[in-house]
This record gives sequence, C-alpha cells and structure tokens, in this order.
Amino acid sequence: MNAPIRIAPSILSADFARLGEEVRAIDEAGCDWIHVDVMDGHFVPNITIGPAVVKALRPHSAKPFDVHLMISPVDQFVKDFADAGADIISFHPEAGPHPHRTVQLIKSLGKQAGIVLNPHTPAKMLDYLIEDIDLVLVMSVNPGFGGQSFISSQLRKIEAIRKMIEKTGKDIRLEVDGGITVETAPLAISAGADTLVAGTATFKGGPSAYAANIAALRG
Ligand SMILES: O=C(CO)[C@@H](O)[C@H](O)COP(=O)(O)O
Ligand SMILES: [Fe+2]
Repeated sequence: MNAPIRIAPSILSADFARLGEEVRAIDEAGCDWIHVDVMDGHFVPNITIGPAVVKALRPHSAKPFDVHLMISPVDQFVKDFADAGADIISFHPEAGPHPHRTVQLIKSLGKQAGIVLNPHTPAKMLDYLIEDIDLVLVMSVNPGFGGQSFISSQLRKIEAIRKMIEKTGKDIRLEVDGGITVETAPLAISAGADTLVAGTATFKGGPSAYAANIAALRG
C-alpha cells in the first residue's frame, strides 16, 4: 500500500452560514477532497444538505467532491448528485434495495462509486461488490453526527479490508470516517487506511488553523 494519505474535511463541521468560503478555505489549506455528508432524517437521525447545495458549492473548489450519501433509498437521487458535481458517490448497502445496481448506476454516470460500512456492518458485505467499486469507506462512528469518538474495533475491519483490496489487484481507496484526530489518524493509517475524513479536527480553531490542522492529520 503506497498511496499517499488523502485528507477529506467533512463540511458538516464548517460554518453553514459561510459554506462557500469554508470550501475555498479548506481547498487553499491543502485538503485533497471535499467530503459532503448527505443525511435524510430517515436512514440516519439527522438532516443536512441536498444536491442544490452541492451545486452551489461546486464553483468554490476544483478538488474532488466526495459525497457520502446517508439516505434511503439511494437510486432516485444518484443522478441529481452526479449532475450537481459529485466526483465520488458513496452509499450504505443497507440503504438498498440493490447495492450492485446502485454501483452500476453511479459508474454509468461517469462517477466513482464507494461502499460505506457502518461500525456493525461486516467486511463480508463487500463480497461481489469490491471488484466493481473505487472506494471503501469504513465508518469509525455511527453515522449521523460529527464530533463523536473513534470506535477502535474498526481498526480490525480496516486491516481485513486492506487485505481484500490487495487481493483484487485494483486501485481501490480505503477511507475512514468518524472521530479522526491527530491521535486516531496514525492508528487508521497503520491499519491500512489511505484516506481520512476529518470534520471536527479540520475546522477547529477557525480558518487560520485549517492548514496546520490538515498537515497534522497527515502525520
Ligand atoms: O459521515 C459522518 C457522520 O455521519 C462524518 O463524515 C462526520 O461528519 C465526521 O465528523 P468528525 O467525526 O470528523 O467530527
Ligand atoms: Fe461522512
């Protein structure tokens, strides 16, 4: 595993009244991807943003928009997010009804497809999907909110998925999301993660701290 570590700040922890400026600020601070958490108040107990906001933010950065869908069902909204400017579209297989069909739909729109595994979802859920996707996202908190603590049992899962990815021989990113800090980032990286989502840890201290916060997470 030689991929450089990528940092994807979750804009869930940004100032929502100044989202465009916040996206520009994390871009200039050296992030790799912009992580967008989409929640529907049904699949997860929180409501955030939809395709209109993604479209409005798109001109503020040329970096990849990493859209994490926490919505159920998924398929009817995939094209809206693709058209809005998402580059990577990830979804939870439990959100159904047909995860492989959803992967095919995302790919047919020319976007990268990711599968997200909740803390209780086994790595085995990737069987018959992994070879057709571009990214696996391991949730190290239960989805729905920023600012939660890292669940360390997920390190075992990250290790197992790194082995699964190596077996495919394909270039599949392994992203970890939830409770990433300067303390937990090295644990996730050692277990095999190559991409870290960080909301609280990126946005703490305000815009003047973003560059140092992002650099600290890279280790
Ligand atoms: O998907 C989610 C939460 O459901 C995440 O992307 C969080 O927004 C990450 O926030 P921190 O744990 O880094 O504060
Ligand atoms: Fe997320």
